[in-house]
Formats: sequence, C-alpha cells, structure tokens
Amino acid sequence: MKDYISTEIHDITKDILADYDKKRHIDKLDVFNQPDTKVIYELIQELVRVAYPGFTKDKSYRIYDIRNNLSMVIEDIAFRLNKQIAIALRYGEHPDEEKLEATRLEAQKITLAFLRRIPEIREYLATDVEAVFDGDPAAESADEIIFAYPGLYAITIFRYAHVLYELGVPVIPRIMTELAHSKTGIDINPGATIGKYFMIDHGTGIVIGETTEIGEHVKVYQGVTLGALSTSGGRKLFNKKRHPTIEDNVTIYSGASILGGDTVIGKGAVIGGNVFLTKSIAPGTKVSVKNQELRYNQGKREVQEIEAYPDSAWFYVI
Ligand SMILES: CC(=O)OC[C@H](N)C(=O)O
Repeated sequence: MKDYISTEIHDITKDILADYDKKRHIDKLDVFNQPDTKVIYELIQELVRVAYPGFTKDKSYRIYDIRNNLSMVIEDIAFRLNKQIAIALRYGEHPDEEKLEATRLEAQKITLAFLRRIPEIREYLATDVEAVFDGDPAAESADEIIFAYPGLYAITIFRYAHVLYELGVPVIPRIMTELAHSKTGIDINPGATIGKYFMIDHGTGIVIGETTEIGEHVKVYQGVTLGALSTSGGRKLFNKKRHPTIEDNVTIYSGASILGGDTVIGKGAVIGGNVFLTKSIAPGTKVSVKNQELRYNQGKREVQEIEAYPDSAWFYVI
C-alpha cells in the first residue's frame, strides 16, 4: 500500500517553512530571545507562595517550612525573573555587546526593585483578603478565600504584575495577568491602579482596562466591565486615559459596564446590575436599570438614555 502521508510530509513542511519566510509578526523563529510563558507561569506559582506562605507546598525542594527555604525560593525567582526581564527589555532588537550589557544591568536593577516591594504588595493583599471576608458572608474564613477564591488569585497576580508594569518591564506583566485571566475569567490589565481593600466576588467575566483608576474599599461583582469607548484608529489613544475612575467605597453590581476615560464614579456610589454608563456619577448616587424593557424602532434595537431623577442618577432603558 502506498504511504501517502510519508511522501507528502516533506512537501508540507517545505510549504510551511516558505510561509515562515514572509517575516510577518507571526513568523518569528528565535525562541531563545522570546519571553518564556511557561517560566513566567512557574514564577507566578512561586510568587503566590511567597504571598501566602502557609497555603501551598513546593515539593521540588522537599523543605516544607517556608522559613527554611525562602531564600532559595527568592533566589530562584530572582535569577529566572531577571533572565525574562532582560529578554523582554531587548525584545525585537539585535543589540550589540555594549547594549546587551546595559540591558543586563537594567534587568538586575528592576528585578531587585521588584523583589524589595514584596512586603508592600503583601500589605495590599492583606487588605484585599480582609475586604472579601468582610463583604462575602459565604466565606467561612479568610483561609477559604486564600485557598479558593479566583478573585483573590487574579488580584494577587495583578498586584505583582502592576509593580513590574510600574518599573517599565514590557510584555511580562501582561503575560502574567492574561495567565490569571485564562485561569479565572478575570481580566485586569497590569496598568490599572487599584487601591487597598479591593473586593471581587465571583469574578467571572470581569474586565478592568489599562487606565482604570480604582480607589479604596471598592466592590466589584461578576461580569463588570470598566472599559474604554470603542473607537477606530485606536493607536492614537495609546497611553491616553481611556477607562473610568472609580472613587472610594463604590459598589458595582454584576454585568454593569462603565466606559470612558472622563467617566468618574463618585465616592460611595452604587451601580446596579446591567447598568451601561458613559457619564460621570455624583458621589453617593444609586444608579440602576429602570426596567428591562426592550425598545424596537422599525425592528432596530434602541438604547434610550433618560435623566430620570433629580439626584442626578442616569437611568438606561435597554
Ligand atoms: C477594557 C477595555 O475596554 O479595553 C479596550 C481596549 N483594550 C483599550 O485598552 O482601550
């Protein structure tokens, strides 16, 4: 019998290799000069263990008391993260030896600056655990939140990634938060600024954009989007404030979308489920969808905006 597969493999490979020669973004072949997603994922696991030392075991060391192996864990993080940062800093370039050396030094400085900020990151995380425990009667203990809550996991990765973002590390912070996104369904861009006592309950489907600013004691439920208004020519908005500002003590219920860089949700406001907002809301205001009535105009779905109450609440009839 003729072996069709074997005879074709050579040609198929040749065609794909010729396709790689087109030198588009998708045609990179230099695996050694790319950030390594698998290593970054392993680093995340170690960083989570450093954040919550008594909650996971690292079987590779066979030393289960973190006091006895913390320096090894930190050393392992330091060397592997340093290498990933160096690669990220020179990503897409072909540096000469001098530039390479400068990048190596820069990566070391950033790695150390990052590691030095771990106590500060943990200070924030302690408040996040407290906020979830305080805000969710379904949690029997703070331990349950650390063991099991996807919201806390996503915030933990975010808090680490945000520091790397602040330190000017390209690509890696985003790989970190997108790994958390793929595990939890919670997408927090590392550029967002999030104050202490941040509570995510349930979490699935939450999106928090790059230039979002969130104060302290903010609660966010599943399906909430803190997003940008859709626009064409998006590159023009690079580095511009596109996502909302959420002031202290705001609660945002499930499915709400709050969009736009000029949109400010004032202190203590409560945004009801499924509300769609592109305008600022005064402090203390409660906003909700008035009813779930759908309006159709000659078969076309209409979204009608109604300024309904004197307390400046905006109601959207969808
Ligand atoms: C969260 C969101 O709406 O983001 C939209 C787009 N990725 C931006 O950053 O502008």
